[in-house]
Amino acid sequence: MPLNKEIQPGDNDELTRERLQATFDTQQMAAALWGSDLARKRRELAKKVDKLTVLHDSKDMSFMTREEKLSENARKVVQMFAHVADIVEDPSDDAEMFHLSSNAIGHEGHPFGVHFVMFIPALKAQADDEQREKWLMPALGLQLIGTYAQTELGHGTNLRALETMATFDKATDEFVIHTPTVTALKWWPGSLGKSSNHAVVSANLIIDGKSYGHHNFMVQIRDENTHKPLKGITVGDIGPKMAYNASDNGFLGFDHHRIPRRNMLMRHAKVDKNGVYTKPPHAKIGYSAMVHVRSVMIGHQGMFLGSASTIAIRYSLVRRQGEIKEGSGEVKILDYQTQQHRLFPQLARAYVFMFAGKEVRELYQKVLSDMEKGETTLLADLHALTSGLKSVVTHLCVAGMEQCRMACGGHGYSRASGIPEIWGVAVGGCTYEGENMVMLLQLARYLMKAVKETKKGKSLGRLVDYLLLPQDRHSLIGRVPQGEYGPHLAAFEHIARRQIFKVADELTKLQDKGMSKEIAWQKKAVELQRAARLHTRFYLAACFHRKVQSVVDGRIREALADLYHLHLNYELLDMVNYALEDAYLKADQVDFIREDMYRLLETIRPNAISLVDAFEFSDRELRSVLGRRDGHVYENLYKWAKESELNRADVLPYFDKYLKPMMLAARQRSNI
Ligand SMILES: CC(C)(COP(=O)(O)OP(=O)(O)OC[C@H]1O[C@@H](n2cnc3c(N)ncnc32)[C@H](O)[C@@H]1OP(=O)(O)O)[C@@H](O)C(=O)NCCC(=O)NCCSC(=O)CCCCCCCCCCCCCCC(=O)O
Ligand SMILES: Cc1cc2nc3c(=O)[nH]c(=O)nc-3n(C[C@H](O)[C@H](O)[C@H](O)COP(=O)(O)OP(=O)(O)OC[C@H]3O[C@@H](n4cnc5c(N)ncnc54)[C@H](O)[C@@H]3O)c2cc1C
Repeated sequence: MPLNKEIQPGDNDELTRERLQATFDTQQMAAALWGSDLARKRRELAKKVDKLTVLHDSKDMSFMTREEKLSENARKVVQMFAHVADIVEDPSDDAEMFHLSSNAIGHEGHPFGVHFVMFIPALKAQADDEQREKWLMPALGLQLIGTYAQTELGHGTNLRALETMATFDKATDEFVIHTPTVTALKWWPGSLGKSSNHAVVSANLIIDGKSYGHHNFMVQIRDENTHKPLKGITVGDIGPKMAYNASDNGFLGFDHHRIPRRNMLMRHAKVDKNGVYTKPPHAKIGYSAMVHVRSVMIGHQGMFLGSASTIAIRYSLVRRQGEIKEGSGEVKILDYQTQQHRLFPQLARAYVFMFAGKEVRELYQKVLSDMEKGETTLLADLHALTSGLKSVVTHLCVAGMEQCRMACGGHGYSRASGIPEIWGVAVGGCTYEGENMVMLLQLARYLMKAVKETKKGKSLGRLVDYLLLPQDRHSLIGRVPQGEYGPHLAAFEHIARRQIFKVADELTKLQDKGMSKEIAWQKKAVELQRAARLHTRFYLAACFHRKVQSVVDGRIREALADLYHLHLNYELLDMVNYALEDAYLKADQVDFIREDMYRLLETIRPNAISLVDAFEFSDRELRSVLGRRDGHVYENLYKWAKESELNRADVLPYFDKYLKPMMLAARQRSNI
């Protein structure tokens, strides 16, 4: 069977020649990335969206105002739901729906942005059966639009300091929702400003003057017909952001707004009509919607980095600049070693983030079904894993996307490249769903507990089993036959374990000297977040290893293994100081890693375009002139620029108003 190499009539010849060099079938690689069923569904879905012009952008969003963007994406999302049954096989499949949304709507946000990603997951996990009937069904049926209103103007991280109050009024069997101060205004919830009519609101539960901490409440905020805010509710948009500007992130205040008692989400924690409170089976079960988003973010961020890598690598095969050998003609910029070193490690990261995203979703589904039965044992493990992954993956994605942007030179800075918008959305991920540093410290808490267990000869969980293993003094990198990468993975494990034990010992020493646990933690916070990062980077490398091992097809496994080995080398060099500190690695071994990395850049080079083609991002989804599949970049850049609103007339009014009078006056002065 011939290998599928994604060649189409009308393609730029340069790209066709590149594609013909591939050593593997791109559709099979797509199956390894997405799973064969989803890869097929994605392909079919993209073709259907291509045919449905109502789902197409009416013009490039870069040339729109915020209000036009909101309106455009509201139009498309409505059309998307109207045609959903003809396009997707299973509308309850989040991955298929995300792909549809990426194709039709893009990543700038839309009125249902938080509805599906948080509002519905919060209802699924926290509403009891009767409440599900009342809100989940209408929410799934698009009879209402919901958001998740937790963060306040004054507090986002420290949830215990949230100020919004939900005071139980026994006499009327109601809660009184109130915003006591300006800092208590809800601030940031997506699609709240102008679109949503319902919100899951986090507020302090107060019964007979006693506070029980924050809980989630269903609050209708706008009239379902007029869409006007209900009495006692103030709501609006918080203004433009770095990106994601088709989303109306909003503010929300309550003036003694009353809701029925049964609007508190009561699957786990409960309040009866006499004001008797029942505790949930796990104190943090109400945080499940956050854990859900953290778990989906990993794969999404991988896709964002995959998109940026696709754009930069395709463009680097079209762009020629300078000569390597004088007189032999200008080369494709991807032929420069520096360009390969800039881009291929980002491509490898995109792959592993997508693999990790899949693993973590499987764990989330398991925890969710356990929670349904009141079983919460794995919740802490999941929280620790997602906290670390969310932070490391968003951070590396953003750094990687910036490399992709710079690798496109000047054109990367243009919105025509498509990178600025996806970068802007991805960088939001460093902040939303828990600020990265804060979440790393959550994982560090778990790791410190794991050390305590390890010292008793036990493991806190599967993810930290490696802490029980003895430390090797020296690495075997470069001391085993060429092509064996076991020692590389062992090096990740070594530096994570060493940093975890080192900081645990330092904490103990400070406490032994009489310092409180909290102050000792502060003194070692930077080292603690380092331990969390190293643990997560080991998890990612091990996940890549598991994936390569699981691939059956030899050609796919070989191409994936090249990326995996590059990942091991590149990431180890990025963290090499940790391995040098205890002389685990020697200078010659570092040189060995570098040389092997350069070798791998050359090995990967002929497969580069097919490795990005394998993501199977459609042109519609990429929204990038530079990353076009057919490679016809220059003529389309010119076409795109002509669409700029500034080109609507040769002379714009500001010239006559300001510049012309100034220049005339200057000329007159010089004539005097
Ligand atoms: C965790 C906190 C930092 C601290 O919480 P507490 O103060 O309650 O902690 P304590 O000190 O009391 O207890 C610590 C203890 O609890 C354990 N813990 C904490 N959390 C959990 C948990 N979730 N599960 C289990 N256990 C938990 C912890 O391990 C400790 O245990 P030990 O004591 O045993 O050590 C908390 O304050 C916190 O989480 N803060 C962060 C707040 C946050 O994350 N807010 C999120 C707000 S919502 C939001 O940001 C939404 C963003 C959505 C944006 C969507 C954009 C989408 C972009 C496009 C991509 C997707 C596309 C989607 C579809 C489409 O649009 O098409
Ligand atoms: C695009 C976007 C969409 C959002 N969507 C929603 C939404 O739909 N619903 C919603 O409720 N919220 C939403 N948010 C809010 C978001 O969840 C919060 O902004 C986020 O959790 C961070 O909280 P913060 O803003 O209070 O940051 P802060 O906590 O004020 O962070 C500022 C700095 O303080 C540091 N810091 C804070 N606490 C600690 C600590 N304990 N230890 C060490 N350092 C600390 C942080 O590391 C950071 O450097 C959104 C935010 C963005 C950007």
